[in-house]
Amino acid sequence: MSAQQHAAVPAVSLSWEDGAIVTLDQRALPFEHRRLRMTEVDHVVDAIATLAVRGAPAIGLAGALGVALSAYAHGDGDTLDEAKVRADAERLAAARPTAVNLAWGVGRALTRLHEGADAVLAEGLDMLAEDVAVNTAMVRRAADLVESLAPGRPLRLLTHCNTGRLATAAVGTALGTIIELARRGRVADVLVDETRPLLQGARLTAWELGEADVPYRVCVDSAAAAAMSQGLVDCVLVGADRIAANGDTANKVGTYGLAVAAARHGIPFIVVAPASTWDARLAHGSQIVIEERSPLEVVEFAGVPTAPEGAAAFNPAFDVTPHELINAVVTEKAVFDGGRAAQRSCGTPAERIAGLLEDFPDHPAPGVVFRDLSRVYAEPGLLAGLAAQVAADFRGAFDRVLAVESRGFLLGAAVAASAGLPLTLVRKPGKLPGTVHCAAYALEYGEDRLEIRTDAVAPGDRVLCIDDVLATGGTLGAAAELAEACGAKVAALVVLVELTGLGGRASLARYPLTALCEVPA
Ligand SMILES: CSC[C@@H](O)[C@@H](O)C(=O)COP(=O)(O)O
Repeated sequence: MSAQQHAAVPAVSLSWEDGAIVTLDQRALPFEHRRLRMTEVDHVVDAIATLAVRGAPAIGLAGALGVALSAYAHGDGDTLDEAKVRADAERLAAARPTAVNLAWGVGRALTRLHEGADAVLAEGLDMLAEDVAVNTAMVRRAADLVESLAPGRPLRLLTHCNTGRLATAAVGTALGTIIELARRGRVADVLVDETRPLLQGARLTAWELGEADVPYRVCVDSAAAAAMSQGLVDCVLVGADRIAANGDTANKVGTYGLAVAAARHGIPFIVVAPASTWDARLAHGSQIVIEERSPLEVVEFAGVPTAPEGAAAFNPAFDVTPHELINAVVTEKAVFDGGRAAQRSCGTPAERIAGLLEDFPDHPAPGVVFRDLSRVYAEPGLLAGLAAQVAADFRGAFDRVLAVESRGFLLGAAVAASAGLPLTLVRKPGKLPGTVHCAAYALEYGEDRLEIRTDAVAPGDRVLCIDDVLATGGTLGAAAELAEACGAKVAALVVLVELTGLGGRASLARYPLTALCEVPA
């Protein structure tokens, strides 16, 4: 490993240059800009273990590029000693146990090992580029959420550890969000927990905020609860090292205490982390391995003793915040509810729906992705809230709800109940008694028909046609046609989810259309 003082600060935290991984040594910041050039796997393992490279996404990327170093070291262009690379990969993945991103990055690089060293490197470089894109999307989403929670006034934010560009390829996660909010002119003050014992907050976060020209104050970790009790904090934003399937979140030690204090004072507590930080194999946070680091980090500071000689120390590097203390976890893909009671109002309705949607590829036919809404319906109060919103938005503009079988019945019935207006069911063929109008339409996977009783709608009624998902527009178009066949007027079409890019909205352009949530098809 070679060091050079006061080199230019790279815009991207990690890069591959002439067969070496190059980064800024985070141990030396902010006082020295020391460039670190790693040419061997041992360098990478040491850099990760000693926190020269640190932050969950950054160590995942360094791990992946470390596998590339190993692949070049154990290959001669034509052949490659896979066993040796895999042994190196194990050492890399074990350098720090808590952040799942490390094993994830190493594992992903290994998936290209059979193609040779160049392919492993290409995968690592792809991951670097992806991390920048992922973080950019994530911080926008998180900043939108924070703005929606505290609209209209400059915010006082609090953060812990360092979750900025240094901890990722670029942009950062929670700190990236703070910087994005500042860019939007929404930040009055940032309280930066110094983050004992290694001071990632005081050294690194303060440095990044200074670089970005964002106003901040460093505080000792134990001042955070006092700041909350004095009304100095509008929102707490932190990153994550591993998130269990239930949302329990491991992050730098001290995060749990912040979450307890935030809950005590009703302050939103938001985790910002890429989807790669979720570890769906773990049901809950108690299964996360917490790294214990040297007692010397606690009983000494910069080599100077701060406790009696021989004092024992407890030095867990991370703690686990139970999901019920978290309002929301924001990834590049969605906003997930944490579990805190107050979180029911967390996120816009569209964000809440998007966060609860589940994709099932090849259902009900190969090539079709089924968007399952079960979790939207299962979320207590959500459907009722959405229905109330629709009823209010169209108050006075409709006389009746027309709900389309089958999942359109759910929102449709709820809107009719909320508005106190009649409900008419548009059904699949053969279900309705009496005389019916019938309309055929094309599906993504075949053809179908819908029916309505000829006497179900009074001529001249203004109807709100409601369904769950808008894809190509066939179903809703048929429902509207049926309403018109009865002599009714279509006041508007309403769906829970619009899959954009399938032409549905354009095919229904003659009707007003409201989608409560839009997601790409
Ligand atoms: C985007 S970084 C997220 C986390 O990795 C960060 O909050 C953290 O806890 C880092 O711990 P560290 O020990 O400094 O690597």
